[in-house]
Amino acid sequence: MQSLTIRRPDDWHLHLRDGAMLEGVIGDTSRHFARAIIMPNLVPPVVTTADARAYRERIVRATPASDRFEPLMTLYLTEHTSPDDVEEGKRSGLITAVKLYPAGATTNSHGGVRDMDKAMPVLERMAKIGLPLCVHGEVTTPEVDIFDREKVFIDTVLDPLRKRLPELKVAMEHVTTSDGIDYIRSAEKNLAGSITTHHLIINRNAILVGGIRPHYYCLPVAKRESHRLALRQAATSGDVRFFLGTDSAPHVDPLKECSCGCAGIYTSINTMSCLAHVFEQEDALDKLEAFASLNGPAWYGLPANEETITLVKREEPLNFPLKIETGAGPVTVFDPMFPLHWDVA
Ligand SMILES: NC(=O)N[C@@H](CC(=O)O)C(=O)O
Ligand SMILES: [Zn+2]
Ligand SMILES: [Zn+2]
Repeated sequence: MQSLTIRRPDDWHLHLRDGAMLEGVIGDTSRHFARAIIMPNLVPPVVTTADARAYRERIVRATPASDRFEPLMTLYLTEHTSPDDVEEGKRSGLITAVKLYPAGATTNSHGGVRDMDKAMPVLERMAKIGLPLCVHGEVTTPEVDIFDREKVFIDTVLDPLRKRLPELKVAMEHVTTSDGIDYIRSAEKNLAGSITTHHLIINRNAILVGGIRPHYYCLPVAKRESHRLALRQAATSGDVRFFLGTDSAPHVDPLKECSCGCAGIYTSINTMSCLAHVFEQEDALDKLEAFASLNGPAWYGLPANEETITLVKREEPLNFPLKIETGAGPVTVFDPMFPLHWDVA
C-alpha cells in the first residue's frame, strides 16, 4: 500500500462564514489543517481589529475540541481603514494579513476598494511594518471580459502598485492564469501566489459543457485548459512562491442553484485527497509537502507545523458525501469527476 507522510498542511485562503454555516464547515478544515488564513468577507465585513478579535473568538468556539486549529485573521481593506488600527492588529499578534477586494469583484466585495489612491496610507504603513496584502486579483471594469480580468488586474493595478511600493509583500490569491504564474515567477521578492485545489482540476468546460453546472462556478472563474496546465506545473514544481489556498467557499445550494447563483466551491472536506491525486498524476508526490505545508508558512514568516499527517492510497475509492448538511442548509461538495483513493489516515 502506498502512503505518504507530510507535515500537517495549512490553508492560506479559506472562507468559514459565520453562525450556523461556520459551525457546519469548520470541522472539515480543522480535521486536516493546522492553520488557515480566514477571509474577512462576512456581512458586514471584518474591517477593524476589534471585528477580527470577535470573529476569531467565534471561530475558536465553533472548532471541535479534539482539533488543534489556529485561525489566522485578516482585515477587509476599505477606503476608510485606519493605518493605526492595522498596525495595532499586527502588533498584538492578531492580524496576519490585510485583504484587498476590488469593489464588486466577488462575493461580499461591495465595501471593498474603488480608488487605490485612497488605500495608499494603509498600504504604505503595511509595507513599513511588514504586513502582507492578500489580493483578489481581478478588475471589475464592465468592458473587460471576465476571462481577462486577472491579466488586466496584473497590468493595470498590481504591477503599478508593486512599483510604487516595492517593500509591500503581496499574495496574489487564487491564481487562475498562466499570466499570473508568469508574473509571480518574474518577481524577485515580495510576491507569491496561492493556488486552489479546484483550479488544478477543472477548466471552464466543467462549468459549461453538457449543461450549466453552478457548483463549478467560482471567482476568478476557471479558465481554458492551457491555464490549468500552467497552474499544475507551478504547484507541483516545488517553487517556494506557490502554495495552497483552497478558497473553499461554502454557499447553501439554493443560493448556487438559481438564476443568479453565487460564486464559490466547497472543497475543505476532500482537498487533501484531491491534491494527492493531482500530485500523483504529475509524478510529483514528493512536492506535495512543499505546496501544502512548507511554502506558505515560509512566505508568511511562520514556522512549518511540527505534526504530520499520513496519506494512504486505498484500494477502493473513498465515499465523500455529495453534500454536507449545515444549520444554514445543504452545501454541495466539490466533485473532481474522478474517483478519489488517497485518504488522510
Ligand atoms: N471564490 C469565490 O468564488 N467566492 C468567494 C470569494 C472569493 O474568494 O473571491 C466567496 O466568498 O464565496
Ligand atoms: Zn477572491
Ligand atoms: Zn476566496
